[in-house]
Amino acid sequence: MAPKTIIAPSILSADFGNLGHDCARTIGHGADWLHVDIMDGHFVPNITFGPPVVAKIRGHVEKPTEHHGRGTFDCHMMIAEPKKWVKEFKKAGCDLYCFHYEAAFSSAAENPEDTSDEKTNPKALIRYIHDQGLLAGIAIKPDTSVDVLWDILENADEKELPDMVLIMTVHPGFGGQKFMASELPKVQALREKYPELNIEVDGGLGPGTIDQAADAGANVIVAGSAVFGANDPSEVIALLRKSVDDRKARI
Ligand SMILES: O=C(CO)[C@H](O)[C@H](O)COP(=O)(O)O
Repeated sequence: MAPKTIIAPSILSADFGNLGHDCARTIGHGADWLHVDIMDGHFVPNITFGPPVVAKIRGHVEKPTEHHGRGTFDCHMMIAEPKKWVKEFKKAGCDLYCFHYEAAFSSAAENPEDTSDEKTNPKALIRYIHDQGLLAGIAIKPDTSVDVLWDILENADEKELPDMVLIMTVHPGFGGQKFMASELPKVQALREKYPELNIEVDGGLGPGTIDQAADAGANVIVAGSAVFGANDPSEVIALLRKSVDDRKARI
């Protein structure tokens, strides 16, 4: 069965002075999840916010009653040492912890006293995230080949299997960038092999680009500036959803 369509506005484009209310309003406009961009100024050249801010937003948005349900906090961890922050973000109200493959592999140099397997082995990190009671996602940047994901998806036991894969369609760090259609063959390849996998796309998505992403097979759509910058966010959310639903109906 094709996975459900999920629209996840990126709160990077929300009003940071009014974040809680802006997030609650976006769920009211029909969004399924909130895509929460965590940047450390190290893995990416930008800084956003950490667990205390996520906890404050959580106070404005009801916790989902089911896995992947409305109000899921989809935390996109653009940070150099993903293992270190799992427990803190769980406490803050994160539901899905999506780390970057590139960070998991390069984090050996960070915090050398931690020699645990899950610090540098993506599969062990997914298991660790699941053990903390969170959904787990794995993201790849535009410069990373989709081939790195096959081993993770193919030879994993239940605890090591990600709940979602995120294909970045911009270089991570900033909202409002141009959509990179060059990344869509990765989505296509994943969808062909895994009809039920949650495949998220992030960066430059909006009314002008959604059909390409939907045709490639993405079902979790992140859109920041297109939603938060719209006069009528509910109209944009509905349009994004319709594009993905229409594509599912065609296959
Ligand atoms: O992860 C991100 C940047 O690193 C953002 O989620 C993404 O770019 C969304 O913004 P927009 O829809 O405006 O492109």
